[in-house]
Amino acid sequence: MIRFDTVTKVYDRKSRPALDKVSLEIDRGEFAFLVGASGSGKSTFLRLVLKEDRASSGTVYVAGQNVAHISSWRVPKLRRGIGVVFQDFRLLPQKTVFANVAFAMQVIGSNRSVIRETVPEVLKTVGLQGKENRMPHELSGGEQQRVAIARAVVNKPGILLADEPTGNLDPETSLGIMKVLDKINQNGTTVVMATHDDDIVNQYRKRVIELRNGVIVRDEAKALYTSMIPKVETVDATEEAGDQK
Ligand SMILES: Nc1ncnc2c1ncn2[C@@H]1O[C@H](COP(=O)(O)OP(=O)(O)OP(=O)(O)O)[C@@H](O)[C@H]1O
Repeated sequence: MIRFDTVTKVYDRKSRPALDKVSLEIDRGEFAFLVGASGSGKSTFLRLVLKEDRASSGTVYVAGQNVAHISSWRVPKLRRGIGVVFQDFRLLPQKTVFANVAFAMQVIGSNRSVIRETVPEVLKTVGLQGKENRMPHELSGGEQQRVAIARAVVNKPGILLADEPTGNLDPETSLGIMKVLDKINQNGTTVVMATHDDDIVNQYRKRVIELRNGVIVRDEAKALYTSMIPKVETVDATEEAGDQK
């Protein structure tokens, strides 16, 4: 579903690459956590999947397509197949819950009867039935994030990218959001979630891809937030990353 083949991203030639020869594959239907310290390259990875930025070298494939070969007028179609959720929700403040979700369908030209039928279904999936007419400011942070998730998945994308979706929420609310993301994944959507939330990663034991200075230093199934593999103290981070590849 997502494949990176020796992908390097350099923003500024004077500093080290944000991603450095990253190769990985995330299959259809998988759930992967992307972890790593601030600045390790997680958001850059997600931006390259969305073709919001270009790889400096290497190839990014999404749903079998080399994104470099997608012309600018076809980029909206690529993005329609990818839902995105952010840490700060990004709802439209003047629109109701229903209208926020419906808007995502209106922009792709869905007809009114389909929208009227689909929006309540997706709001039910995220646990917001009965809150259709609330405004975003009348919701808790966790509820606002549920609206953002509903909006991200209402057009049934094959991929959902979540960039620290629980970053602004308390542990219990975060767990509720993770349950929703897990349910969406079980319905068949491939989910990639960049996170610093060690409790959630440790509780769910899914694939963990760890970035350090733009290099994948760990890619483990059913893993914990922190590697169980002991570090060799005398080796520096860059060499160690090379050794593990
Ligand atoms: N638009 C940009 N221009 C220049 N450098 C950038 C840009 N975006 C990111 N970088 C740099 O690329 C590196 C990776 O950043 P990135 O945002 O991908 O990290 P991250 O793992 O998502 O961090 P965080 O957890 O803080 O969101 C950092 O060194 C950052 O300063």
